[in-house]
Amino acid sequence: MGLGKPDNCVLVIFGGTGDLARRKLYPALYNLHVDGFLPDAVGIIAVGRRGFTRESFHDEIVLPSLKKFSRRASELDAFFKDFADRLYYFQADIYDEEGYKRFKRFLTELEDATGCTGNRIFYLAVAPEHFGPVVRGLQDAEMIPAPGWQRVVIEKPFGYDLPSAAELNRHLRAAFREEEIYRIDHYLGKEMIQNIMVIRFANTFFEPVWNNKYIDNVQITSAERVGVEDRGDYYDRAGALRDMVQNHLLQLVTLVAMEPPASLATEDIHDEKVKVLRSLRPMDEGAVNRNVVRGQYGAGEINGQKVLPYRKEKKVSPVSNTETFVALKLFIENFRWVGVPFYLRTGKRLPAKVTEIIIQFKSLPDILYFKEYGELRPNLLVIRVQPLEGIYVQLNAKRPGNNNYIIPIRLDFCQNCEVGVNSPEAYERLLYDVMRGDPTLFTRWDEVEAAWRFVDPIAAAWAARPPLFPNYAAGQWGPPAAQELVIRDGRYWWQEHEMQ
Ligand SMILES: NC(=O)C1=CN([C@@H]2O[C@H](COP(=O)(O)OP(=O)(O)OC[C@H]3O[C@@H](n4cnc5c(N)ncnc54)[C@H](OP(=O)(O)O)[C@@H]3O)[C@@H](O)[C@H]2O)C=CC1
Ligand SMILES: O=C1O[C@H](COP(=O)(O)O)[C@@H](O)[C@H](O)[C@H]1O
Repeated sequence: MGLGKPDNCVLVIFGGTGDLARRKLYPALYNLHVDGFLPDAVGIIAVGRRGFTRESFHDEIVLPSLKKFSRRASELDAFFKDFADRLYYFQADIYDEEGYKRFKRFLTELEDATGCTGNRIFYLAVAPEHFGPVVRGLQDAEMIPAPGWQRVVIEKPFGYDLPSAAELNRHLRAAFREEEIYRIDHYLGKEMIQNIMVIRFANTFFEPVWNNKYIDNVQITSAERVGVEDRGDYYDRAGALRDMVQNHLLQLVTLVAMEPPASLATEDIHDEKVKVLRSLRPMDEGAVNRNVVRGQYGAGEINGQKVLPYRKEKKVSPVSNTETFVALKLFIENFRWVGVPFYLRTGKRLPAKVTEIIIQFKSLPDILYFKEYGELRPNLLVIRVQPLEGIYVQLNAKRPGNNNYIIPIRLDFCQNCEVGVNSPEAYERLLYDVMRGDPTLFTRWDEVEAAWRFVDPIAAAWAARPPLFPNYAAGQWGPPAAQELVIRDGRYWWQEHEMQ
């Protein structure tokens, strides 16, 4: 970060008492405060239904959230009071017209008192069905257009499919210009994801070999140990395809596969990303059956503890057919990538919490070095997104000693293993960028649209063919078909193989 202080503004968080606000938004805002990256004059107003005073909101919602989730929790004594001076609570129901009128008075008085100059950010941290009504309420009460600049931040999921996403977009565009709409994909705020373009386009090593002549396949894994936790009502309607693949995983594909943009300007980057999404080979029902695997966890063990099957999780249907795991193979039909499979995999209740991108290079012909020289492995570039942040390159080298035995070695850079490195959370960077007015790390509408175009036929093919769930035990790497997907191509999931 360190790009200076944003303009003075007010940040209104609809859903300011909810899980997302407590887990991510307050810790991120507090960390920005500690680091001096909040505007000089800023009012942060949480809107919720429940009755809190300003003080009880600080004590019962914000402080516990910072103690639990902030990476700077040890500095609360020094910084909390100042931070809390910028935090307000407003009780209102999203569906109460009078509430918006009262809120407008509250907002304008606060802007006058704090010098926030009419710049307004509306963060919709509420369930998606409330997005449209909130925007209409703000319009009807004439809080938008704002006297200064205005921005709206939309949480995922952005729609349930292409038609619902398009409808939501129409609602938003009735009140905001495209460049005022910040569609959050928090993976784009992660340190190593921001690093992908730098690794690719600032290193002579990689760009010349970054194509189908030298790359054999790309593997992207985003695995979680947790189950659905308290979000069963949302997750049971969404599933892993909509929750993770449509957004986070396809965004990672765009960053790995895009052409160098004409400049680092937001539109140039988005233009290249959307071209990748538009080049994805669409899947018909046959292709879905061959190339996409879905799974749902049954009972099993995580970290030696027995855990419930998905169908017994809170707020989940006991006969649910929602997938908690997806593995798929996709192809990008352009000159750079034709013929290179991209294997994607994500799921809950898997053996590890890990997100990694692995680029496997093609092997050299075994003319000089054969099997008897050792196990010759393909070169890999591994981008570690979390929990470790860094990259390593796997090479073949001679084992020290008087023989020609070859072993794999790693050139390893671990960013968060360095003493003193404490990477900012994704939401810190994203909130900072909203306040600065930089939408580069957010998704533009045409990206969302193209991603749904790819995902909708998969969901439709699944809907036509009920699954046999559960099909993996919690604590396994998904169902056996996920292994077969790569094994039948003569490959294996590297990340798993490396962990054995
Ligand atoms: N939680 C997470 O980790 C993530 C969440 N998201 C998305 O963020 C959004 C919020 O999720 P989450 O925080 O988990 O949801 P929660 O159910 O925890 O919180 C919902 C919030 O909305 C408020 N609310 C609900 N109905 C009304 C109403 N009629 N009027 C006013 N306020 C209302 C609640 O206020 P009150 O408490 O007063 O009832 C509460 O603050 C969703 O779109 C979700 O998909 C996205 C990624 C991750
Ligand atoms: O958006 C989401 O992401 C989280 C995983 O995020 P991470 O930063 O911990 O990798 C996932 O648990 C959640 O279901 C999904 O909505």
